[in-house]
Amino acid sequence: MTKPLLQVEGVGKRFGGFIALDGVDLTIPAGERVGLIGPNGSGKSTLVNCLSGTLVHETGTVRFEGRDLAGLGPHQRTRRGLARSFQLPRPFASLTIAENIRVPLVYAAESRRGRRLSEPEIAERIAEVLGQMGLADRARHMPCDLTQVDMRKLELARALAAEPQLLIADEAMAGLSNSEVDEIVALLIGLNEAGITVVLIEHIMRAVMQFSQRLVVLVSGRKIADGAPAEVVRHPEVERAYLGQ
Ligand SMILES: Nc1ncnc2c1ncn2[C@@H]1O[C@H](COP(=O)(O)OP(=O)(O)OP(=O)(O)O)[C@@H](O)[C@H]1O
Repeated sequence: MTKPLLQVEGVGKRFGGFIALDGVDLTIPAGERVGLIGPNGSGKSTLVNCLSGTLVHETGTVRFEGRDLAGLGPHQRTRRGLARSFQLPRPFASLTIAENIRVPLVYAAESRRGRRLSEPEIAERIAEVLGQMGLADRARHMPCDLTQVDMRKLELARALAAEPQLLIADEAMAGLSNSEVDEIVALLIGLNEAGITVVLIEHIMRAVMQFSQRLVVLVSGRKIADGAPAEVVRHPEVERAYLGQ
C-alpha cells in the first residue's frame, strides 16, 4: 500500500459547547485526488483549518509524511509541503500577479528546497506557475484587473508557488460559469497529474464527480462515508443528508 501522505486520527474541535468536528479520521495516500463534501456547516472548512494550522483542534492528531504537525502554525505547515487555497481569494492588492507568486515562492519554496533561489530561477519558476494556471499573459496585471475565474486561478497559483505535496482547494469554483468550472477542474487534475496530491472541497457536485478518485462526506462534524465516488453518493446516509429526509 502507498505510504499515507496525510493521516488524520480522531480530530475533534468545539466552538464553545458546539461540536464542529467529532473524531474525524482520514488517511490520504500520496498522489490521490480526494473530494470532501458535506452540507453547509458540516465542518469541512473547520477540518481544513485544523489541517492547515489556522485552528487548533482539541483532540486527535494530524500527521504529514508521518510527522505530527501539533504546534506548527500555517506557515510552517506550508513549508513542510501542505498548502491550501482560500474560499475568498486574498491576493496582495498592491502587488502585480507575478509579485503575488513571488512571495510564497521565496518564502516557502526556498525553505523547502533548502537554498536561496537566484533571480533567474525565481523568474523562471514564476513563469512556470503562471503558465500552469493559464495566467501567463496576466503577469504584469494587478489583482483588481482580474476576472473572477482568473482571481480563483491566482489563488491556486499562490498555493502552488509554495511547491506543495498536498494542495487543499477550498471552494475554488463557487459562482463560476459551467465552462469556468470545467477549466478549474482541468487545472486541478493537471496539478495532480504533475504529482501533487489534491483535496477539493466543493459544493458543485458535477465538478466533484469529475475530479474525485475518492469521496469523503462530512455531516455534523462526523465522517459518514469515504470511498469510491459513485458508491458514496448512493450511500443512504449521504442521500438523507443531501435531500434532508
Ligand atoms: N469560529 C467559529 N466560531 C463559532 N462557530 C464556528 C466557527 N467556525 C465555524 N463554526 C461553526 O462550525 C460549524 C462548521 O462550520 P464550517 O465552516 O466548518 O462548515 P462547512 O462545512 O465548511 O460549511 P460551508 O459549506 O457552508 O462552508 C458551523 O455550524 C459553523 O457555524
